[in-house]
Amino acid sequence: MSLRANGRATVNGIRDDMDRTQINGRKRQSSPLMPAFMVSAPGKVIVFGEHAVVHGKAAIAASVSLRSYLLVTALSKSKRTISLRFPDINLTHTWNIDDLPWATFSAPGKKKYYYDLVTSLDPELVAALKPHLANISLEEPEHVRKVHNNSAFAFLYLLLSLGSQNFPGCLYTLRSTIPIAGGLGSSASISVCLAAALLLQIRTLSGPHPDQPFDEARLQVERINRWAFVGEMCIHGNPSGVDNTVATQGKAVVFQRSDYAKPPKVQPLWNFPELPLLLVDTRQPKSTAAEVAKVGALKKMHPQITEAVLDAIDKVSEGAARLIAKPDFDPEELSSLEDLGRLMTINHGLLVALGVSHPRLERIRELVDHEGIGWTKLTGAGGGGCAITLLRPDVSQERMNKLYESLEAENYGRFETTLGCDGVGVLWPAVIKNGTGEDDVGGQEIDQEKFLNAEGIEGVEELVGVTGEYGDRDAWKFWRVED
Ligand SMILES: Nc1ncnc2c1ncn2[C@@H]1O[C@H](COP(=O)(O)OP(=O)(O)OP(=O)(O)O)[C@@H](O)[C@H]1O
Ligand SMILES: C[C@@](O)(CCO)CC(=O)[O-]
Repeated sequence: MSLRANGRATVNGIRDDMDRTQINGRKRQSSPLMPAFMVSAPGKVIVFGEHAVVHGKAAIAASVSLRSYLLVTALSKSKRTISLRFPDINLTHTWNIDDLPWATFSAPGKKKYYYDLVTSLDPELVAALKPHLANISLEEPEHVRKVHNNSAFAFLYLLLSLGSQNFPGCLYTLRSTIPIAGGLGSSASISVCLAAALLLQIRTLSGPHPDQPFDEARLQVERINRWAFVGEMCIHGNPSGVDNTVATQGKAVVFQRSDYAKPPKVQPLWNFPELPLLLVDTRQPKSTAAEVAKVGALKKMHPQITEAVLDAIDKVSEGAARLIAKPDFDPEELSSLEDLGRLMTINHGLLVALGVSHPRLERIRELVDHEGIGWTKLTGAGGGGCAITLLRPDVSQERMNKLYESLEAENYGRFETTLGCDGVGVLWPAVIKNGTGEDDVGGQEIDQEKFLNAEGIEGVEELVGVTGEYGDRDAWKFWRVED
């Protein structure tokens, strides 16, 4: 395949550019302007084990088909600015590259490399960024500024850790189809996009490309994941890393991080069953940081009781992993679903005991239970956000419609989404080929204006979605980590 964008030929997506890159520490002598490119990462659903996973227990999470998309556009060499355009949260901000605290980030003992494992934020580096975050969105109310600050903080920490003062001027434009603060991993998804984009820009990733060995693909995904975790630490304080892991790797995983100084144990579930799930949004935003802190406070107050609840959640997650791995587990059979559903009900009850439910989540349970439709648990941090319902196979359309009507009447949202989707992907250069007449010549170049003007979630998906009206969009490439 050969596309042309900004006058440069590419073969197999980004491979032609990247193959000439030295990735073992040596960089190219001169770097011509990069073409505009995009990265994308999915959101996630935690099927079992949220909160317990922060305290070293196992969790099962699956990626969803809702995604974030980040467009990176290089500016001409004379423009020494970096701009964020994050319209979902109404954030626009520009920094002068030469004003940023590069020296602090590259001081002896502080400098980090693209292959490092960073497990905590450095307070001195955080302090050095403060003045550069202080004047963002001054005209906005405090709660909006907090959201803007979190996203900008994640971006700056990654940029200064991975980049250097000769970083090129760039525009970063981000749009997401994942509800923000809804428990579906919006922060992890944007952290993965930011980490992947910056690692690509400093030319430390040589893929994805179709004939890449699995081990090489895994190493690259692991590097993106490590830096996405740093973004997550900036946004929500004390993440377990499950969200960024599943958003990077895609599909589904059993995840456990017993020792925060070491990488987590991640068991991919390549054959995660196609569970009949309904995803309901309370439309009650929550703060992951606050919900995680709540459980931390409970553990301090009642260490033994809380540990016992977390242990019980661990057992539930282990039981669920064993159950879905059984050869006779059939997601279309009532008996299999009953077994899994029972575990979901127990998991939810234990989350209620930890104090992270919300009356609007309990109301979803009531409505679902009343119609005898399935088994419900909150997903993600709780305190609002979303719930998942595992549907019984024998429910009539009439009862489903009744539930939908009640949910609508009480201002709940519903998501049609698939579980177990691709992880982080790259569109290099930012050219979409749809196979229509206009595109036969070489595809449609995506620029900032087109991307910003795409209307709503449908518009974004139609313009740049990894799957389009014509099926999968071949121009999007994914690291293939699956044996
Ligand atoms: N589309 C977006 N554009 C810019 N920033 C975003 C976007 N989506 C998420 N964020 C950042 O992530 C924060 C939300 O993260 P938070 O962890 O609270 O929720 P979540 O990731 O959606 O839920 P959970 O962690 O429970 O899965 C926002 O306050 C914002 O800083
Ligand atoms: C609540 C939590 O367990 C899941 C949030 O999606 C937090 C985390 O794992 O980082």
